[in-house]
Amino acid sequence: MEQIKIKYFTDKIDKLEYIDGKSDWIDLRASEEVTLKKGEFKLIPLGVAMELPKGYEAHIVPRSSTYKNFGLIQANHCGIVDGSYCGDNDMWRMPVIAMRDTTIHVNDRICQFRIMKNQPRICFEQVDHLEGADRGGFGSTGKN
Ligand SMILES: O=c1ccn([C@H]2C[C@H](O)[C@@H](COP(=O)(O)OP(=O)(O)OP(=O)(O)O)O2)c(=O)[nH]1
Repeated sequence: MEQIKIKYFTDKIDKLEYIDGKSDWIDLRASEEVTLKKGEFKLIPLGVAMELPKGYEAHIVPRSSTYKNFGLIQANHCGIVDGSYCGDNDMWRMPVIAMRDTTIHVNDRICQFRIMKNQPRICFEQVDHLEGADRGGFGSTGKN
């Protein structure tokens, strides 16, 4: 079991819940009411800051129902929360683009996250040629 230190910026949202046996993704909630016009971009405050376990980052994606319920697209497609984003003011936010006029209310569940282990340390070794079998470049397979 991994422990996450969490700070709530408001008592108007439900506490985050890890539901055993359902999904290991954890829903996140809007901590303020946000109204957007069609085509508008805003950051939706999620009302939490966390200190992730050492060696982990978090990935935030929309819920499957987010577009249907709110007409929102997540502007960065997948939000990456670095382990270093762990200070007292490091509130998580969801960048969104509204595809229609919409209002998100306090405590609405709008996205979800999971923690992921950081990738191993890497370094780049520049070479003139690669030894791997050539696949023919982008989009060259799967055509009939
Ligand atoms: O959907 C997101 C994506 C990021 N973050 C926070 C956590 C992350 O650690 C920090 C910075 O994100 P990132 O490094 O992806 O953004 P950047 O555009 O490179 O900005 P920065 O200069 O702050 O690194 O913003 C969120 O709250 N929500």
